[in-house]
Amino acid sequence: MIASTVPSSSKSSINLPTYATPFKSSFLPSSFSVPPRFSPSTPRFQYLTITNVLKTEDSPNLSSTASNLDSIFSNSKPTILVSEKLGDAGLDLLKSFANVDCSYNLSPDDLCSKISMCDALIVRSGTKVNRQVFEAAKGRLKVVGRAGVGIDNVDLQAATEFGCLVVNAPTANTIAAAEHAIALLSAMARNVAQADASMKAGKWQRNKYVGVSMVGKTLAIMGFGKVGSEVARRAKGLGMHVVAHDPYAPADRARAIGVELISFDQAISTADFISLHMPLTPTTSKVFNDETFSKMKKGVRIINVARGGVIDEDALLKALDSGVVAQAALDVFTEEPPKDSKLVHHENVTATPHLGASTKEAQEGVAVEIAEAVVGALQGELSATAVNAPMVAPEVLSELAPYVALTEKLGRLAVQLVAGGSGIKSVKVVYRSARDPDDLDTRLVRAMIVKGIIEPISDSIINLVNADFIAKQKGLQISEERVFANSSPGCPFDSIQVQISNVKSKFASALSDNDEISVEGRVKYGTPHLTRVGSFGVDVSLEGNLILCRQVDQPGMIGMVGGILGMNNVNVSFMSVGRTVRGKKAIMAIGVDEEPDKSTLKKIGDVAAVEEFVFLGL
Ligand SMILES: NC(=O)c1ccc[n+]([C@@H]2O[C@H](COP(=O)([O-])OP(=O)(O)OC[C@H]3O[C@@H](n4cnc5c(N)ncnc54)[C@H](O)[C@@H]3O)[C@@H](O)[C@H]2O)c1
Ligand SMILES: O=C(O)[C@H](O)COP(=O)(O)O
Repeated sequence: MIASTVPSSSKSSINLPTYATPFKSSFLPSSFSVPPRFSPSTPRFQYLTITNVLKTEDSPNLSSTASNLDSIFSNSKPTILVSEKLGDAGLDLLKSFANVDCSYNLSPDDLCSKISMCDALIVRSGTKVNRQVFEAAKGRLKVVGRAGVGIDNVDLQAATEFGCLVVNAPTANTIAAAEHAIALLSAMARNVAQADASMKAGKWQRNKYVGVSMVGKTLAIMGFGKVGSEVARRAKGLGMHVVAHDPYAPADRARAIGVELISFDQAISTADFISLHMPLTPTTSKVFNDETFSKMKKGVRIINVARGGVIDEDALLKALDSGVVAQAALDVFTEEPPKDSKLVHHENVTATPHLGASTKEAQEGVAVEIAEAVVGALQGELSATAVNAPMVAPEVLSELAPYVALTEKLGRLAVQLVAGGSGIKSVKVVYRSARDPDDLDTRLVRAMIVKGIIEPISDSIINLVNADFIAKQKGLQISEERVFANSSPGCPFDSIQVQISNVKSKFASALSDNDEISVEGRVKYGTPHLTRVGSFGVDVSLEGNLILCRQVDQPGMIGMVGGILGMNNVNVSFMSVGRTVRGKKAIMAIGVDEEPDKSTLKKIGDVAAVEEFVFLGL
């Protein structure tokens, strides 16, 4: 067994090929590059949307809603709402692909009323993208792009439930944030802001603003990720002794920078300076509180360039008043902008208005990084910076393309074979493959099977983002089994079989010996083929529609049924006959371009040797 309802193969890292592209971000590490967004050769999958995202004006939700955006942008491009200031290079990239509406400082109500006209939304930390926004989007919003790292202002659970991809720009502002932390550290240690304010007030207070030195002091980095590591490098250059706490950071990375990873309590109790660089999560919320301040060295200095919410601000105020914390330098606040904050006005606090990412270079980099990710996602690519969907490398996508089509069709076929009234509870997918299980990424094809099964019988729109969630919500258990096939490992799958158990079938011949509805397919010459129905082998290309017909195995059946279809203007695209024993039962799988009308289907049913038949739309 591979897995049940959870990804069977999760790639911990992806290895994207290098492409020459005018939009390649120079802010990415040199070993990391992004695929071209506009090259016709880039594999495109509508993994994200089932309906064509570009034909937004066809959406029934929209036709009845007269909107400003739709009347302004009455063309077939997607619409992207940018709700906070974004760098020009990113905006230019977006505008070359989409209608771009830059509306800054929207109220929550205004955001909700605009959002149903938008395919993508790009935000920074100032826009709250909560459940109401996804509800108001009425299914049109496909991507939320966070132009920065922290995604604590986006309700990821709601995004996933609504099938909306969330992408961020995790690399372009790292240096800016680290530099700001160092700027705050030095400014705080030497009272730069306070002394400057005093001089501007006409004073010359040399004795009042005696600072503390940094060299030889211990700096504890709390959260040793991208920003934390860069702060560590710079602090070591200042001659500081740097320790770090991060439950998930690899020790070898810390060692390479000359930083010791230690426990939370050890870090906060030994440090002279503490710099915060962990994300805001339920675990880190208010992790700096009365109890933790009481464990700190008296006179400690704190820098927060991460998120305001990791500190209990009332507790920090008390610690500053009591002198446990000598000084704090804060770039981020629980509420932004902070209202009547005693902290901001405290004489031992240096405050900046969330400026960590605000350098020209970082903002241009972030804008390009997020624009590339959003445009790519709207074009159906899987993003390397997806926050709520598995990352799939372009080369993996490329080879999975025909299997994506195959599995959606197998799912659609299988569900149409279920007799009305049967509740589908469990689906098993059997992959025959010559590949090592670790080289078999089934997340995308599994999502397409869920889509094929659920979409025809519900109003859910399924994509890679929400497939597992919706399957679970509908009580559908998807299990996966991998069977070794003695075939070429060059192809990811030899065959894929979809089995639905504990249901009745409207076409009894689709039941396997184990009484499950069973359909199997393969990719042949790049196109999906149906190769088995129940225990009957067939071979028919999965395009158009399909008639499955079981008859007595006798001469003339193909001509007879084909004749009925031809006489009634139904074009047969493929036909295949499979039987178990000569002269007993056989099934015909007939591909048809048009849907036969009822009287034509009745004529097929009236053929004496035909025992059962079913029409299936693909
Ligand atoms: N002020 C700004 O403008 C600004 C700019 C950039 C980043 N940030 C914020 O800084 C934070 C870090 O950004 P990053 O790019 O380094 O992210 P990152 O994901 O690279 O690093 C975060 C690190 O925190 C660690 N972590 C998670 N939980 C922890 C815990 N309980 N205790 C200690 N460590 C924990 C993670 O393992 C990870 O290594 C984010 O919250 C981000 O939003 C702020
Ligand atoms: O998480 C981040 O990337 C920073 O906090 C930057 O936020 P901003 O985009 O609002 O400046």
